Amino acid sequence: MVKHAVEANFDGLVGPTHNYAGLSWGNVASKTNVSAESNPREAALQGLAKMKRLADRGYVQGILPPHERPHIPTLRALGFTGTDRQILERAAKENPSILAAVSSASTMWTANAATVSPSADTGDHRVHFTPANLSAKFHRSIEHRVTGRALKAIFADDSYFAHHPALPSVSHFGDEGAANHTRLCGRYGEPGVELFVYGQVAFNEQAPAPRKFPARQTLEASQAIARLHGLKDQGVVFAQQNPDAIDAGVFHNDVIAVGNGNTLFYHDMAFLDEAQVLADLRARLTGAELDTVRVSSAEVPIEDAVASYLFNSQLLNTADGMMLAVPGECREIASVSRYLDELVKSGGPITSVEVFDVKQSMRNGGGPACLRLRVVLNDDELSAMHRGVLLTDDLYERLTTWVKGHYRDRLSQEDLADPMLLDEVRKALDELTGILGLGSIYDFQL
Ligand SMILES: NCCC[C@H](NC(=O)CCC(=O)O)C(=O)O
Repeated sequence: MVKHAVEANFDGLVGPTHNYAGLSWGNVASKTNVSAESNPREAALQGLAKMKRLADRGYVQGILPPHERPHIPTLRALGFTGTDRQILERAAKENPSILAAVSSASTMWTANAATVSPSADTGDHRVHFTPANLSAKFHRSIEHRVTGRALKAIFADDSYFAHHPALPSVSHFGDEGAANHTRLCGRYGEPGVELFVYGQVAFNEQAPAPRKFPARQTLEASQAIARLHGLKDQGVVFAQQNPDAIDAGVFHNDVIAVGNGNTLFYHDMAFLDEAQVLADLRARLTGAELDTVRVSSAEVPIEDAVASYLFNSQLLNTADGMMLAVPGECREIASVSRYLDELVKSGGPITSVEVFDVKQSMRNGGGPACLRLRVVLNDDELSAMHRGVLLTDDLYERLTTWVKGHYRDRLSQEDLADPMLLDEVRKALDELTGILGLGSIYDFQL
């Protein structure tokens, strides 16, 4: 029997050290805005406003907490010694790039937190979670341990939820989580097809690969996750991303495609072999016909797709179709804005478009879709999870008050060495785990 299930979205709450350090080679926005002054308070409030609007529309909206940054244990592991204050001082003097890396608020992009397979797809009928090792970028490679702790605290009941450690943290198994993973299905509670998109084959140097920018996800990583989650061969498709797209700034598949239900919304440059991907999906999708919305390069050139983040949108079910939740930048780029007007008139599956302002995150290359991790949960699983992280009016009020009480409204690279910032962050996060009822998840709390 098919159980009733929903798609819950867990957004990363933006952390108090949100800043522009230019850490992500291959991510155009991150490089363009390097050293600009950030506004962590505004960033967190923009994220919360997005969550609130979606929660008000009836979507199940959860929160994943930010991590402790700057991360002193990482600096200690790299040989910086002394008190926390001395460590910050030494790192700032000897290698400010390392300090910037361990200070990034990059855990806000929870589409990279983990890959999640719903219980309808897995061998043991539990929801499976594998935190992404994010091994392509140092600042992101330090996320997975605490991410794993947070996921275990939220999805604790092991009769419903299974947690795997991140894959080995080497480039061969580079894994960027749900940003390269889309699930297509009939109803959410039915078995679906999990589409894993990879940038490179690690153990075959002859295979096509990008020339300019790094491919962050390997086929071998995607295959390992499918094995760990107990997915059936007929429920999985592996597809290579078009290397030219990666070289044009599409560092994750979710910058060029998004799927929901039976619908795949994608750009003609998304896949190396588009026809094969569609044929594979059609062959494996049961319970629904695949519906595709293909955007051609003539309608939206790839540069405009990257600049606007058109595809880094949330595609959500509504009463009469699907809504595309797009970043504000989509209305600032003529080709994209024109395309969206046509899209809703086209009679296709996407029937409405709504604009969300997440500019602070966008300036680091993170749109609405980057900010959320999708977890399909049936009614039993939804009751079994820790519900203190689900957004209610009350929690929204408490979190906005918390942000306003603890966050700075400007942050530059020099501020990262400020010992006061570290104290502010720890105080704020200690209070946050209390608000969310998560117990101790941070290193400084253990
Ligand atoms: N899914 C969106 C991820 C964006 C993220 N940006 C960053 O880490 C930029 C941080 C900085 O440059 O300060 C990344 O590239 O992984």
